[in-house]
Amino acid sequence: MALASIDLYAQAIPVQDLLAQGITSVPEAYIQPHPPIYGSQRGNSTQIPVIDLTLPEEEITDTIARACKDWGFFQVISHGVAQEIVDGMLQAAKDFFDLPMAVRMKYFSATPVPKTTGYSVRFDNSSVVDCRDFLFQSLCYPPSSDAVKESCPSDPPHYRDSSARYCEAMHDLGRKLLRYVSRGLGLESNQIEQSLEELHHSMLMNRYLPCPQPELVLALRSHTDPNVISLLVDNGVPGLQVLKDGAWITVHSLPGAIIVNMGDQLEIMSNGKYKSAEHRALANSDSTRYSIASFFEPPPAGPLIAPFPELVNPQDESQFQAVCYRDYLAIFFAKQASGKSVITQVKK
Ligand SMILES: O=C(O)CCC(=O)C(=O)O
Ligand SMILES: [Fe+2]
Repeated sequence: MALASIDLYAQAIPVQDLLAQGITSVPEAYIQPHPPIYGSQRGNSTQIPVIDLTLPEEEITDTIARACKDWGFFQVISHGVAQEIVDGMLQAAKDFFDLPMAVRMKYFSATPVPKTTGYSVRFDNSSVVDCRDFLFQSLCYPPSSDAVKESCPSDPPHYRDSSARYCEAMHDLGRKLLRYVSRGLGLESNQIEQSLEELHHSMLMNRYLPCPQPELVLALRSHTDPNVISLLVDNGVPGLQVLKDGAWITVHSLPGAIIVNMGDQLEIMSNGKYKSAEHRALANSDSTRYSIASFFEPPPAGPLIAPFPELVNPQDESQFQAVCYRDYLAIFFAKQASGKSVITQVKK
């Protein structure tokens, strides 16, 4: 039975508490029309590439370029972000989700466009709800600015400090990776960042509670990220899957590694040389999974994003229409994004 979207909000919020109390079957609103364990699955031997950021720069540039072409996903090690900073952010996220529902609901946000800071269970009106709740921080950089401070919830009290330290470190890493990606495309190191005019940075904390019937639901449905690149950490509980050559690969990241994936804006800017990879998260019945995604993106009202002229030539004609990020996000949130459905809207 199709439920009105407002009912889904009303249902899904208390269901998060029911999950926390250990219900034995999932409500209908979460049940996927097709079992999520579909398509071929590869064993654990196939893994996203691992890139050591202490290797010589040329080697890093080449390995990242290959990973971007082959996977759209990779993981970085020896990345310079202290584990203590990552653990502090994961703890702050956990402490937020452990707050009583009434406190979390002080931060409830039902309108993702334009992206607003807030707590919710869903980001659009899709007819099936993902089995997660999330806290979105719309502005992360520079952490000392009033706008960023206002973007942080004031509960738990240590959230703001943990977020400031984490976002500072992830911002440096995100910029560094963009320089490698830029060079790998044959562009100047700073060309991607310069073309954005200002590098916007937001963050999404996901909580996936144990689910009594994980085979019927998705923790997070298949999508591509709309932004330029994303950096992801989790609490070590597996769940993330990447679609590669038609098969879902479960990501087993190395301890302390940070996962990196290409978003739709990079696919557009690279004129399709790099693809934004489809990914999703599976639920499980045993352990709570937390993940934190840092999104690097154009400023919403920023420049038009289009393929770099250097990457367009008679053999590689421009594949995409120029688009402003705010308009792109409007499509993302309106279209019940799934798989690669959003980027196809701006294909020529
Ligand atoms: O939880 C995960 O591993 C994936 C999260 C994700 O894809 C997202 O927040 O966009
Ligand atoms: Fe994602």
